[in-house]
Amino acid sequence: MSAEADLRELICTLAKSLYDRGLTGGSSGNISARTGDGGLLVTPTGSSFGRLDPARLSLFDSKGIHVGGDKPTKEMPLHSAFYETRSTAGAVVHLHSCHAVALSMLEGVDPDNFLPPLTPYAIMKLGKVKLLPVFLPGDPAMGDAVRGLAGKRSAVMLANHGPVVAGKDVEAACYAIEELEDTARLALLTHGLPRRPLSDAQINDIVTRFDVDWE
Ligand SMILES: O=C(CO)COP(=O)(O)O
Ligand SMILES: [Zn+2]
Repeated sequence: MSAEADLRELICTLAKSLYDRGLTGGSSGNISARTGDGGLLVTPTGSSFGRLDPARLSLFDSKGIHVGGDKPTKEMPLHSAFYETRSTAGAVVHLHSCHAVALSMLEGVDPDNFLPPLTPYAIMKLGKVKLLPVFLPGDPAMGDAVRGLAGKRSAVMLANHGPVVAGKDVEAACYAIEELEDTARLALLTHGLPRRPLSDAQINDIVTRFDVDWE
């Protein structure tokens, strides 16, 4: 199989795994991933992660022209903003994952650091997660908000909507967004309890040792 055919299969396999575990339901969520020649494979608008067809993924060439497959996700401006501002981005994943969305609705969440520092892995894989305001789905202003972060954040949380994470490839982006959802779940499970988060010294240790962008 060609590298592009492999990537098509991988996107659909990972999407189905996310769907089967309830990480995004119905026709919510979208994935994009760079092809070897600088193009982009993107999940079609209105498609369900549970039954994506590898042959129908939207294909863009390296100039950003739609050259094949179904109409792409309406969140293209959001995905494009990550590629434009983060040269290391090889894939972007967006979900409507329940616990992250619930956490985004709570008063008192820090918009600059959406997740409380509960586990080392969340810090290693996500850095600081920026909470963005409420936008209508498909609003190009989301792309402007991501551009405003100047490539400093790999993960953002769209308030009352869902997380968006860029990674070096589609597997890395999926693993990181799963970490975001799991951490939001832990935050909710421990909300209001006498919680013991990681200390500043522990966070600094993780940030230094694993070269995490923690601006
Ligand atoms: O998550 C979604 C909108 O935010 C799904 O939209 P698409 O079906 O256009 O990808
Ligand atoms: Zn969405």
